[in-house]
Amino acid sequence: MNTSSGNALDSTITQQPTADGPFGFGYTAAVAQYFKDHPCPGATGAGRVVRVDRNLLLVAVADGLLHLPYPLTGEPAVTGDWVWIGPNRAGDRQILAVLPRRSELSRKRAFEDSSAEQVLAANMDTVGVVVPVDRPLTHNRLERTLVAAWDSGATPLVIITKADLAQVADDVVGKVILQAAGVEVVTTSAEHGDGIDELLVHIPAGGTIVLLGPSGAGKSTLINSLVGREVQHTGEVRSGDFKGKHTTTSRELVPLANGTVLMDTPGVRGFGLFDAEDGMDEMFGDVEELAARCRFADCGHGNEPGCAVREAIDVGSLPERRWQSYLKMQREIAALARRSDVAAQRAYYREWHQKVVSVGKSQRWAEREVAEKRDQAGGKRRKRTR
Ligand SMILES: Nc1nc2c(ncn2[C@@H]2O[C@H](COP(=O)(O)OP(=O)(O)OP(=O)(O)O)[C@@H](O)[C@H]2O)c(=O)[nH]1
Ligand SMILES: [Zn+2]
Repeated sequence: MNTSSGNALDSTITQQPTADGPFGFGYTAAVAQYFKDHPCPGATGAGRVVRVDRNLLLVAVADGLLHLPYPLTGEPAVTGDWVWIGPNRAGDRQILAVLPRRSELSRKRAFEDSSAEQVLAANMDTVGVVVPVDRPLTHNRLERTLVAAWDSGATPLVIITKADLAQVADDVVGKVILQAAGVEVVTTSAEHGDGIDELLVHIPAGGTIVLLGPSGAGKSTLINSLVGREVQHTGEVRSGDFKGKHTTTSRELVPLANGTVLMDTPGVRGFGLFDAEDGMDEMFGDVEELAARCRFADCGHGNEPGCAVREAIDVGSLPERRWQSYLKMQREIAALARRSDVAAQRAYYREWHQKVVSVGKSQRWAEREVAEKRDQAGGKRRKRTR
């Protein structure tokens, strides 16, 4: 089943779960059902990975937080993962299995070799793309980030920050709405506390949101407003006095009063896309490097002489499928830039999203299932890299 559109995570927080689970951490009726759909022999309860520590996982369960070792088989768990909990031989609780992810943020997601992909966080419903008004919008960066956000399986939401800086705000807001191509846009000012409630309305009840944005965009400040206390040190604090303000910088899930779960995962916040010169570089840096080495600057990478891309494909150093992914991403972005009709964009995005969800995800899951079966059959234990 694939329900990564976010809305599918139904709002009802039932008090009669099929498996005991951590309610404050997004354990909704829909999630309970998801556990039911993915049964695990010997499991006695549901949990969610709140934080990844070096040797242990901090896992929220129905009756609190547990520090548990990594499960012995399968992929390493990441922040946001739903896990089955059950007793080990000694009767202590352990993680028995990680449920298939509904969404995930990962680096190198478009690479041919999916094992090279590093998953950073899982099961977010909303990807908040944070855009501050106090700096110019870089061409295409927002679109590219949105494409990546859609590709995660979650629903993007553009969050404009620092709207109190009025002299520049209107201009930027207008441009963002155009560039966001049908994705919902909320305008906030953490300074004045504006837009925070509206922001929460855009997240499905019990849903999980992760914020992505460039350094200084106001993510920490926004997080503090959402949580209602200091959980992050902000730029201001960092440059001055840390004392008393800096409480945590570790990656974790933070339950908010209204049932929303904030995924504050520092490694994810920049997500490469923003910090790189250009989002495309991060995902397809090697491809762009190759293309730059073609004899002709305007090489179409078809039959031109001296085409470095074709050569790489021919000798097998650039997998054909990866090249196709690159072309596809380019086409999507070009199409987005051309569209100006909001309704059309919305329809386009929905369709695209559906496509990504139904084809991409099920493929990845199918691959994962095959890998799991293989692991089980061979009784192999994959080595942990952390
Ligand atoms: N005027 C105004 N300034 C803001 C607002 N939100 C954040 N800022 C300022 O913007 C600066 C950067 O904010 P942060 O919250 O640290 O930004 P960040 O995105 O967490 O940055 P990194 O931690 O580097 O990723 C700080 O000086 C904040 O005080 C706002 O709503 N209005
Ligand atoms: Zn070429």
